[in-house]
Amino acid sequence: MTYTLVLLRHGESEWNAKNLFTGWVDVALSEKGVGEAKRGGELLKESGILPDVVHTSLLRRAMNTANYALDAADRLWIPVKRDWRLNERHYGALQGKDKAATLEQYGEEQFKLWRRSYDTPPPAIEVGSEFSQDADPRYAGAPVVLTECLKDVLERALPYVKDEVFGDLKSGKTVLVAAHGNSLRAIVKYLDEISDEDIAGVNIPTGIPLVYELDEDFKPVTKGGRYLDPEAAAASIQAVANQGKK
Ligand SMILES: O=C(O)[C@@H](CO)OP(=O)(O)O
Repeated sequence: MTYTLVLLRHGESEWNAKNLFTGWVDVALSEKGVGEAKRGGELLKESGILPDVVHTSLLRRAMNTANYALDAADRLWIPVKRDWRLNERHYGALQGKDKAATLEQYGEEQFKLWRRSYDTPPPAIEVGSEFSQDADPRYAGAPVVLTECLKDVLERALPYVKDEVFGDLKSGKTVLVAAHGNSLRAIVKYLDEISDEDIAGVNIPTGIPLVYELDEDFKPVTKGGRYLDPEAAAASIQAVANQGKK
């Protein structure tokens, strides 16, 4: 008896296309991203992996990706649960900044540290500034977040995954989690027991379902799970890794 968990990073967003640090800024999917989301749903349908419930962040790129994918899989009717704890990593003062310009200004080492280290957060964003979410009503009741490293993301996402996602899996449901590059990196780090060092080299492609079969202890039967389109996943992973480079 195994549980089926599907992780889906949103399709390309308008700010992915522009190469800007995004974090909690609530940008839309690009046209390409909508296509990726629909293709993700077709892949689910073709492989017969049909979610019974979907969990998303509070950001429209993830919510819309889930909707496009589920529509394509003819599962738009399933229950939806949304929580800020599945949000992208808050990118602090880097939100809204160009990745290539940041790399040039601060150099490769600092850029990599901010982007992929496990426990070094970027500088905090200024309260009340253009790309801060400190007064956004959707986060009322949640702690005010001004920056996060991946460790922070893991610490807020994991309790949600253990309670809500594993809870749904336990009741026999196939679960889809539609989220973000870095919140999914945190989940994958936990599932695959990836070290703090090695997680720096892990990137998640946009719009390609990653399927994990989990045993009764919620350990992956196959480490790393499997992408439903491995070739496209490999190409997209490389593209994500290269962001910032000209
Ligand atoms: O900008 C962001 O919020 C993330 C995801 O798009 O970027 P990165 O892959 O550089 O962490």
